[in-house]
Amino acid sequence: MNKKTIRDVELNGKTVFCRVDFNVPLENGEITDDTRIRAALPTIQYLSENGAKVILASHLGRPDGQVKEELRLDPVAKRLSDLLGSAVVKTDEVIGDEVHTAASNLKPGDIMLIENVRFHPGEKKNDPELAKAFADLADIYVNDAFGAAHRAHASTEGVAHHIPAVAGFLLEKELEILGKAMENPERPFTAIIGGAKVKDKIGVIDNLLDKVDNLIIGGGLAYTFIKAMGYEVGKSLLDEEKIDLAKSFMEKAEQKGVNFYTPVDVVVADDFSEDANIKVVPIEDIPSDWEALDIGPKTVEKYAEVIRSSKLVVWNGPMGVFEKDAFAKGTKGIAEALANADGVYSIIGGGDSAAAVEKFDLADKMDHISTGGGASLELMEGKTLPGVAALNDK
Ligand SMILES: Nc1ncnc2c1ncn2[C@@H]1O[C@H](COP(=O)(O)OP(=O)(O)O)[C@@H](O)[C@H]1O
Ligand SMILES: O=C(OP(=O)(O)O)[C@H](O)COP(=O)(O)O
Repeated sequence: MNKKTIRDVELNGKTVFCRVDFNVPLENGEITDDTRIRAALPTIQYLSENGAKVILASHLGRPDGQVKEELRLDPVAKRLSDLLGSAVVKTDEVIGDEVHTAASNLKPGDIMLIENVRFHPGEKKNDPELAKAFADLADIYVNDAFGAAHRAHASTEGVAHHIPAVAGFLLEKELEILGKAMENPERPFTAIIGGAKVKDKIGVIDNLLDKVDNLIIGGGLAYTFIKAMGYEVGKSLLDEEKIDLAKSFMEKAEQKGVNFYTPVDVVVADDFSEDANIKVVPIEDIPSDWEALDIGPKTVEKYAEVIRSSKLVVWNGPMGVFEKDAFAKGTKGIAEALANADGVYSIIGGGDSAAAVEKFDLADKMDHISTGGGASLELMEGKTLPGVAALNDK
């Protein structure tokens, strides 16, 4: 990597503003998967052990510039303290007097965490004043938030223009592993795209079609394609505005000789709950007032076959609402196929996808679990990540 890292700067006695991605899944205020927190520990411990005063910053969810009580970082601070075995000071503000006082009370080695940066309207706008205010807290900026490195926000990009700015170990490791896999990808190369961030993910498909041999679509993303094929999708997740785009991607795939796979059967429910009525239907028969929440068994079998015939598989986004057991079979089936496929290099990307393979106890059977979903997809597309570009060159 041609960017400076925390190994390249003097840390002793310095205050460091370190952006991490602690955007972890929560259920009733409890963290259900702490992969992203654990992944940032090597950097945090290195900073602390080398005498830095550490100010951590992260987003959680998408609160849209407003304070949302359920998205405060208190459970994250608590889990981080437990993992580190030492207390972490947490502020209730993103910036302002409380943060300045807490920062000025830090001693070398101490660690504090400011409140969810997306509570501040300036964060997502990359507001120069907020970026400067973050920079004014510290001597050095460290970016270890690989999962948010595709966002040009105040704490991921703007702040880096004011003080020396370097990468943390997680960011460095992710760029190294993903860069190596993408440099000269082993073929057949298969990408599996699912999840719920339809707007974000549909955008990457265009460029991916120039790179992959097989493209598999699942999760909430699938229904815009199924609709584009002329079928009704009932109450399933759908991005009406992207139907034509979805159609054009399927045409592009055909022209380029890329095998494009969409579900052939799905699990539908008449309500978004565990005790809803549930059935498996072919995609031609999704009832108008039902919602498709998982891929069906025939689809799993087909996708597993494609996985087994591949050499490199990059998977981003669950195949269904895996958090509920009734809709977890598709995601589990794909995770098992990947875990058991011989000679296939597997890269899993994304907070929820990582949580899914953890939940099924298959994480150690994957070759690389990336903490970034959108970020890894944009890297694979060949894009420069703004959070990386803003760091100091070696
Ligand atoms: N068919 C579906 N309908 C609605 N939501 C879905 C569907 N399939 C998957 N999801 C949801 O997608 C979410 C993950 O999406 P996303 O954030 O895009 O993935 P990742 O974090 O891995 O990048 C999960 O919470 C899952 O419940
Ligand atoms: O969860 C994240 O992305 P991912 O779902 O693509 O892995 C990152 O924390 C970025 O979050 P964002 O997509 O709300 O900017």
